[in-house]
Amino acid sequence: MKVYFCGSIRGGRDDVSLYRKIVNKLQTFGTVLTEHVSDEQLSDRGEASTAAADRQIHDRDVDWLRQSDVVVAEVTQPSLGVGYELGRAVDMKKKIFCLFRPSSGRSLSAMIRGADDGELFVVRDYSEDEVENEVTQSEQETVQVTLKAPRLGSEVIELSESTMHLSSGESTMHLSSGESTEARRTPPAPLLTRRRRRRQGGGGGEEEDKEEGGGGEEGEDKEEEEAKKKTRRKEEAKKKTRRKEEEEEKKKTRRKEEEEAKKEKTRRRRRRRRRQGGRRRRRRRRRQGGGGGEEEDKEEGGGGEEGEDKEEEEAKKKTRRKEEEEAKKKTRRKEEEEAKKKTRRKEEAKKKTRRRSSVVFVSSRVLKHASRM
Ligand SMILES: O=c1[nH]c(=O)n([C@H]2C[C@H](O)[C@@H](COP(=O)(O)O)O2)cc1CO
Repeated sequence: MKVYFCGSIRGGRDDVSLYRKIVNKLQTFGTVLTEHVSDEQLSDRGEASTAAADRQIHDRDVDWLRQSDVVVAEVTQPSLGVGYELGRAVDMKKKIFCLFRPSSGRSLSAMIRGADDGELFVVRDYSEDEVENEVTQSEQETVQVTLKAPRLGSEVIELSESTMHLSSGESTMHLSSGESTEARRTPPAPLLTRRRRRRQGGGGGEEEDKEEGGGGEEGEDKEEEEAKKKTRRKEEAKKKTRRKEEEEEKKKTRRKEEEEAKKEKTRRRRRRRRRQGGRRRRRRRRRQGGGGGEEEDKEEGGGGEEGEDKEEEEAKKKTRRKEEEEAKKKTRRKEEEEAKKKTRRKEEAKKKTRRRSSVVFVSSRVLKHASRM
């Protein structure tokens, strides 16, 4: 079975992924001559750009068209080339099946929709989901999805020997019933579905096992193991990150505690130094002039931080008291000196007055004596 698939190239490559799916499907029925149309690497420049190359493309494609048993065209993306191919295919009296997606918002050319005769030329409106479903269902249950093409004509185009066929009698076009190439690429789901079918009593047996690549249940077990390993790895990775975070937090708290301890140590050292300085001073004083005696010894013997603080306070009080006493003494001395000075001044003043009165007395005596003479 040779299938000629038409899809837009220079008209735009927006639907290329969809072409891929359709071609994958068609390849399960036979040979797709124009597989390159669904090549996602092929850009809207086409296979070549020179005029000579274009001629070669044209001639090759027309030749393939002649060879083909059926023409399937995805006609949603407008394309001059696809239009031309369909026109030539009509002329060659080929079986043509056109697929159009109304969800695209486009309106299919009247020259295509209007060509639908229900026999050789069939236009089918479809949604992308149908192709998707086709793929996913084939992956899950390998169930056929039929794209109904009513009034397909009397000639039956066999696309394969199984249930898949373009059928006129049933007015249906079965695009799939076996697994797609896409499904083959992703083995896990089909493997499961085949097994399920086997359990349910579906045939296939040895053939299916061969298709699976001889893996069967072993393959399935391996997959399950792989999945379990993956989840284990993920969980382990999560645990590791959690552990790291916890360790980081612990380190932070440790660092803080250590810093606090260091600060506390430095505070204690300073206190000790202050105390030691105070003791030395006291001892010096004692040596110099005695005193302090028992009290100071008691202070020195006081233990603990509270004791230390009290000692400091006591020492401060003492120094204050001493300073006050000193100040008082000074003021007293000054006052006494002042008082002494005052008394001295008074006494001097008295002496002076005494001297004057005696002079006056003496002078009056002299005057008296003189008057007598
Ligand atoms: O490089 C090419 N190769 C090729 O096979 N074709 C054929 C196949 C496509 O179904 C159709 C696309 O036409 P167009 O490029 O006008 O969209 O023409 C078209 C081109 C480029 O026009």
